[in-house]
Amino acid sequence: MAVFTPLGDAQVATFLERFDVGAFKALKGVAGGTENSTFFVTTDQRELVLTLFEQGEHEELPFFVELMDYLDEHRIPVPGPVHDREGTALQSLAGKPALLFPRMPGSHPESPNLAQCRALGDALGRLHLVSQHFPGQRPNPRDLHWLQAVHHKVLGYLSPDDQTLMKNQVDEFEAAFAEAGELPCGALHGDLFRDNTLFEGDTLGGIIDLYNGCTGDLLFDVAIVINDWATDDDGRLDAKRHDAVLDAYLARRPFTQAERALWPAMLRMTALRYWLSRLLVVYVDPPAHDLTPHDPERFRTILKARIDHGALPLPEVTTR
Ligand SMILES: Nc1ncnc2c1ncn2[C@@H]1O[C@H](COP(=O)(O)OP(=O)(O)O)[C@@H](O)[C@H]1O
Ligand SMILES: N[C@@H](CCOP(=O)(O)O)C(=O)O
Repeated sequence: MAVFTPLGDAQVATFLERFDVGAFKALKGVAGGTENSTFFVTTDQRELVLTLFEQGEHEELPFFVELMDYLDEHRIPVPGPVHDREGTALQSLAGKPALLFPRMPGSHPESPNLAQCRALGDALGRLHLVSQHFPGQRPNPRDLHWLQAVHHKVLGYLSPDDQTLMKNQVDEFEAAFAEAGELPCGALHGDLFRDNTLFEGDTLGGIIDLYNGCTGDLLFDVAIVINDWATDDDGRLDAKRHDAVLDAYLARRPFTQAERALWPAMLRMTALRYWLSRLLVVYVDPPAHDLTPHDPERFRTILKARIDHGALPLPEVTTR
């Protein structure tokens, strides 16, 4: 479930009056989602999404609004928040911070085809081209410093072999990052899984859920995408999907030498990032709501596969 704060029709109808979006017709709670209350809202003019922010860092919401506004202005397919007649996006409803969005078309691709992988790679490449000039700052909260600082919290819940695996990998990342030097930076989506995209057929309808958005190494985003979009059930990379995403991405933004050198370690690091964050949810900081946590084992399997089989060769670059 993902309606933690119920809303009534009259309440939403009154809320909509401050926007130029037409008159209220219907309200429907959205079942998906894990953190916020999400509603589909229909007016006599358009389809909208209303989000109430239930948890997390509310003081960071202005950053997310600024990021979504910026990407929307640069024609990246994200839902640009609807601003009210006074120009304000961030509102309050039922005592919670609230944002209104255009409803993007499509559904989440469970098993993306190659055209969808190319569309996603292209969109992420374009996103990273413009995001290097984004003026906002929110240091990546799940970067190497975070791994170093918090991985000890879960060690006691792991087998001796997994403890060694986790500690050794964190040490290896430290050495690899120190050797790699400067990487291209900009704003990141930070969590670009398949279920944060919407597709209508092969067309990317939207990239949603930018609440892990931050600024940092662009390569971090690319590695998250490959680990989710181009990985088989056994954790191994699927060469066709891998090449489809990266062909399209690299045509927009070729990797630097430092990125190429760090790529295998970044694939492992982002796998460990999710292994760790999911372990923290299961053992250390369970969610307030009764939700089934994501399976940490999936990312342990991916990490092991990246260690055992390495990265695949990066496609040759043909820039657009
Ligand atoms: N702008 C949007 N357009 C269409 N559907 C959306 C939009 N925003 C959210 N959704 C739908 O609502 C669901 C939950 O939204 P999400 O932001 O992922 O919530 P949570 O942060 O709680 O996981 C998504 O999986 C998607 O189906
Ligand atoms: N999509 C993630 C959850 C978001 O990560 P978090 O670090 O903000 O908890 C997942 O699949 O685990």
